[in-house]
Amino acid sequence: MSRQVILALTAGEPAGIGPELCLQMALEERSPGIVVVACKHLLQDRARLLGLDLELQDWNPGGRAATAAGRLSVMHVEGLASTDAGKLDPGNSAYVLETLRTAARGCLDGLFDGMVTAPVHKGVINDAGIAFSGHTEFLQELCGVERVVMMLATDELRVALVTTHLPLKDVAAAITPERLTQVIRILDADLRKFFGLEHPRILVAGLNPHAGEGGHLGREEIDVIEPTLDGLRQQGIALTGPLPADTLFTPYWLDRADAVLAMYHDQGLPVLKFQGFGRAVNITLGLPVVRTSVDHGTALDLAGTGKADAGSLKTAIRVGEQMATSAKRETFE
Ligand SMILES: NC(=O)c1ccc[n+]([C@@H]2O[C@H](COP(=O)([O-])OP(=O)(O)OC[C@H]3O[C@@H](n4cnc5c(N)ncnc54)[C@H](O)[C@@H]3O)[C@@H](O)[C@H]2O)c1
Ligand SMILES: N[C@H](C(=O)O)[C@H](O)COP(=O)(O)O
Repeated sequence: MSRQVILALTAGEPAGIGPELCLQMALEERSPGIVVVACKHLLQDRARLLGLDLELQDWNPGGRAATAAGRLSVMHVEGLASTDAGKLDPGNSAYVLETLRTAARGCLDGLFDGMVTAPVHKGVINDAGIAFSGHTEFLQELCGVERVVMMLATDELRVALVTTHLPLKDVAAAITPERLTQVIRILDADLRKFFGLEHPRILVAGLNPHAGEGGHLGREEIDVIEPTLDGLRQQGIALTGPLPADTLFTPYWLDRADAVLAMYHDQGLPVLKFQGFGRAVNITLGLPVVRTSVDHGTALDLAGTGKADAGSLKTAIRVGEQMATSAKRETFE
């Protein structure tokens, strides 16, 4: 019998909706084993607040994780300062990052087959004096890899990003031939590895309006993007572009592609979230571990109300299980 797929699920910002979304996962039977990596007192408090009758079981590393309705396996993490829903506390930030380290190390050590993350609050972590721009960059550093790629996906659309969490004024300088080459190679390789695409077709957006209008509205397309794409095409990667970003997201182009590569966060993600907010997954490609996440933030306004929708977390778990299974298959082939 093949070993159970076990995903670590970090509960994210304690004041946000992450803890209650994790608890919601216990309400139904599920196929992968889920181990919530969080403070168990936080989960108990939130379950009490919402009137959820659940059995939280301490997980034995190496053992099976609960999959039955009504039960949830928990790996306790110490250090939580406060458990108030909706009220950020910088004193919780070190604990939040410890949950991420615990889950990622558990993946690297083979205890977990992948990790799924509930949302963290980037601002409060920085308010605690800890530089943090997102899970993506944090896990890249923790795993010691030079480049990773953020990709958000629904069943109909995949959007990957060349740059992630940086101020808009710094974007153009960050789009170098080296970065673009690394990002496209990772995207192409992981679309093959995890999504069964034999020859992924990637649409690449330009950076400037109208993809630079022949150099009259910016030269990044001519100086950086086109030559880089030409070099990668010669290596067999199926790339179309640079295309004007405003008309790239239309059925004509999307019907001819497996993924879109946007140059920056708010060029690609508003389109993806308009199309599928609440049922999309955020995937970090290029890591030595499987990592998926929700498409939304901490929603402090909803925390503790039980009204948060768990659709995106369910997608993140489903895709995480699928990716972990593909990764295992590749290891044994
Ligand atoms: N994966 C992550 O860790 C992640 C992702 C996005 C944003 N964030 C962080 O979250 C914080 C808050 O960000 P924001 O306010 O821009 O976005 P947000 O997603 O928290 O909230 C935007 C709106 O969507 C609603 N919403 C969000 N999730 C919902 C859900 N599951 N069900 C129903 N409604 C939901 C909120 O109530 C709010 O009205 C920021 O610090 C941001 O960096 C984290
Ligand atoms: N860029 C993501 C989004 O808008 O959904 C979000 O900030 C989460 O990023 P990390 O996975 O790097 O925390």
